[in-house]
Amino acid sequence: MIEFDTVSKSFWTGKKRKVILDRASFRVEIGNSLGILARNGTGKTTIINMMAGLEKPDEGRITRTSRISFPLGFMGGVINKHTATENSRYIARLYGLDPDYVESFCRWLCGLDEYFDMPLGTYSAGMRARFCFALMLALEFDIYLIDEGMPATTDVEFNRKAGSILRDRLKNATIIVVSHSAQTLEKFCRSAAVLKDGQLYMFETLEEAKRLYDYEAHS
Ligand SMILES: Nc1ncnc2c1ncn2[C@@H]1O[C@H](COP(=O)(O)OP(=O)(O)OP(=O)(O)O)[C@@H](O)[C@H]1O
Repeated sequence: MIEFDTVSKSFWTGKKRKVILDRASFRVEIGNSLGILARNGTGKTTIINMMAGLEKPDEGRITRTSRISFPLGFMGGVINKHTATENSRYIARLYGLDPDYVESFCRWLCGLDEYFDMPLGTYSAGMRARFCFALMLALEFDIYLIDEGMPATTDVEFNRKAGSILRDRLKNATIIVVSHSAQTLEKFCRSAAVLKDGQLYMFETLEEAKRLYDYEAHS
């Protein structure tokens, strides 16, 4: 479970205060995957980062009672001067997992060949994305956080392998996806919410959420 209790978050832009959440309260239970619809720039990444614990609220409380992933595609947890072998073994220890398993899983999934033993700083953006994505799939979570759908890499073989592992994982896991597009949410979610004016409006179905979202777009 993850719960926001009267959470506020805003940024000072130098001219005005940009409000992301204004004393918002909501709860996501295990087993009830949630899609959040929000326009670009309204705070999708900020909310996902707050759920992950990467960003703190200004006020209010966020309670997590499950294993919550870092946002899918997040690349902040790895160290550039270290190799993929070193990074994967280090992260495995942090999560209390078997380093041999996490290293071999990532080595198999990434297809980086000899680069797996080179520092991440020598990787292309696509290679880094593949490694970070593989690392997340090597760890098991109760709730997966996804910002704007699947991070697409151009490596067809990787996308096929990673996509099938993720689909399998999602059969038992709960996911929270934020997106500006209802189409992205359709694939994953049972219930849906709309982020608007600092509040998260929760709905039983995506159809209901879309009605508010579309109404806003045309009003
Ligand atoms: N550290 C910060 N300082 C000031 N403003 C910020 C900061 N982080 C985010 N913002 C602003 O807060 C708003 C929400 O940002 P966020 O990245 O969460 O939006 P988003 O909905 O994910 O956007 P996009 O769809 O464009 O990725 C934006 O206007 C952004 O400029």
